[in-house]
Amino acid sequence: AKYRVVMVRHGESEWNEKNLFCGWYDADLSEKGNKEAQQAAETLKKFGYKFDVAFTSVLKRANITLDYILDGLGQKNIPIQKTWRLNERHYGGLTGLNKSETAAKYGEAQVQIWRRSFDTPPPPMDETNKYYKEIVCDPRYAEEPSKEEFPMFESLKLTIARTLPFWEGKIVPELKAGKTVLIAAHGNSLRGIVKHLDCISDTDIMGLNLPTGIPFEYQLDDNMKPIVSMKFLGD
Ligand SMILES: CC(=O)Oc1ccccc1S(=O)(=O)Nc1cc2c(c(O)c1O)C(=O)c1ccccc1C2=O
Repeated sequence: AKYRVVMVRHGESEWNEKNLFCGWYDADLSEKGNKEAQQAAETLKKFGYKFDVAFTSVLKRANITLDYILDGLGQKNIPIQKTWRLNERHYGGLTGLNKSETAAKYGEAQVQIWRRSFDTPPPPMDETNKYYKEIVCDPRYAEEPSKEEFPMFESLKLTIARTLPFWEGKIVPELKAGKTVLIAAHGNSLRGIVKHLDCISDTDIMGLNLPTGIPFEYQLDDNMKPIVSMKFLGD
């Protein structure tokens, strides 16, 4: 059997545009990001994709990207599952900082360590962070994650560790039921799925920067091993 899943990283956000660490802050798409999402819809329409179910994070930059795509395909009526487990990596106390603020606060050497590290987390977000309340008290997190699971920071390793249980537990069963699946999510949550599917090393996955707004397809065999791996669908 051949299972098909298409993944797309959301279009550029207003914070990407300003080079701010975004993470769990619920930034909007930039104008460019909107256009990228519309282009993704055109591309998927051209290839004639028909999706049965879609998955996305609880952050609007991914939700709006998904909406543009499903609207463009005329498939807005398919079931959509939103989950915090597909959220972007949580950048902790760096949330909202730009390059110079980060270097000024923590030093260039520490920045370089963080950039190159798979399991060194950023400092935790605490109540002094401007976005603490807005994120921690957001009603969309009322049910989950639990108080114990609610991240205040994430390394890439920790991000992948909370994304994969959703892939295994919620997405794989839909694929096995013969559904064609669409996932609209974020650079680091998609890295987790891709790393798992292609058995990519901790070092190599850090070198993989998925482009915004360009869908890519996996075709998987009965053991969920890729027959077709990360096939980008160009316009
Ligand atoms: C392209 C760019 O300006 O990236 C930014 C944005 C905001 C702050 C620092 C920078 S940077 O130029 O130092 N580059 C830069 C800096 C960083 C990262 C990263 O991937 C990166 O590209 C991380 O993944 C990262 C992850 C976890 C903690 C810190 C960093 C980090 O400090």
